[in-house]
Amino acid sequence: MRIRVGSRRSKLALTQTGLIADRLRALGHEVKIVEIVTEGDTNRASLSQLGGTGVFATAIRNALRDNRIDLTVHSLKDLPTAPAGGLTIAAIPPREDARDVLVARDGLTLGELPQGAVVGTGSPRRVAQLAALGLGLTFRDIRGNVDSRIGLVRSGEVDAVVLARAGLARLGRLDEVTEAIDPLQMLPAPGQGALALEIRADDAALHDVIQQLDDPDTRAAVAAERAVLARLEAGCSAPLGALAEVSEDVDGGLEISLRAFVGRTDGSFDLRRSKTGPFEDAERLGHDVAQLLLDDGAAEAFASSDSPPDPAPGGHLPRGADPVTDNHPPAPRSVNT
Ligand SMILES: NCc1[nH]cc(CCC(=O)O)c1CC(=O)O
Repeated sequence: MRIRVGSRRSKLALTQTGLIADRLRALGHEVKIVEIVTEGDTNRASLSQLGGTGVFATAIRNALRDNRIDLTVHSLKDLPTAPAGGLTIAAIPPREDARDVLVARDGLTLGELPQGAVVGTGSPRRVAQLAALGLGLTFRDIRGNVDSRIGLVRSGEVDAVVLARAGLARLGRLDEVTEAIDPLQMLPAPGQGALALEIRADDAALHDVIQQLDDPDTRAAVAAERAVLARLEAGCSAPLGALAEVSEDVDGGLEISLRAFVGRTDGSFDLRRSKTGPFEDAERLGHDVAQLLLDDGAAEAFASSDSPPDPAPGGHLPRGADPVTDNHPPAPRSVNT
């Protein structure tokens, strides 16, 4: 089959697309890669000003709908939880190691960074979890691709950056890592390390081909993680981490263990909850863990840090409600990085 695969132009996107293209060529298909420029690539403004999580996906999804391409390879963690009309995720291949890693000067680990050390990251999730560790770190909001973020450490602008291990692995840059951060200290973004292969929903022939690359364990794990995100995302911009792992239960069946974190970026509030459930009920497990977080005040993480905590019991904001008061600039919407 002839398959046109659309990719963003970034080195990471092209590398990820290339890995899938190689798999498809090995199965005997003819693959052409089509580069697509997205608003997120051309507009250097802060992602939060660009209006959210979908900036990278929208242009590519339009190319799919317009029949200019047949397939695209997303980083699942950058994909909004809302379904995309007319499209379907035909496969989620086996996930890379989902952890975040530290790239620090002089080979330092998190525990070795001195008080006041500057960690560069634009991710509220990473800031909130590092702040919760109480190491006296300070944070600088940085943007840019993997190369430029590592470059800030090399040039001495920051003492360290935190990146997804999966991206470095795919780019062949694991030698830069000074510590793989234990999920007990930092939970990754929902879907981190996983790819999502999206096609037109009516492309049955291509679905049969792509579906061969699907990994049911990864699909279930990320379904659980993204269900937490979907349940908590109702009008919020909470720094959220989630990690699900599939293992055998005592009867030789499969179960999923899910851990999740929400917190504030100033370290004034942090909360972790976890639960294990049957493999078949991944999404329910995600909703259950979200509810555990909400029951214990997760809404406090949704409010901006200098406004009073939401006093409502259970505090769940209605869908579409904006937790930001008039005195504050809009909170960043792109939180799941
Ligand atoms: N937010 C950007 C982004 N989207 C996916 C990855 C890494 C690859 C992956 O998680 O699968 C990265 C870089 C990073 O967070 O360090």
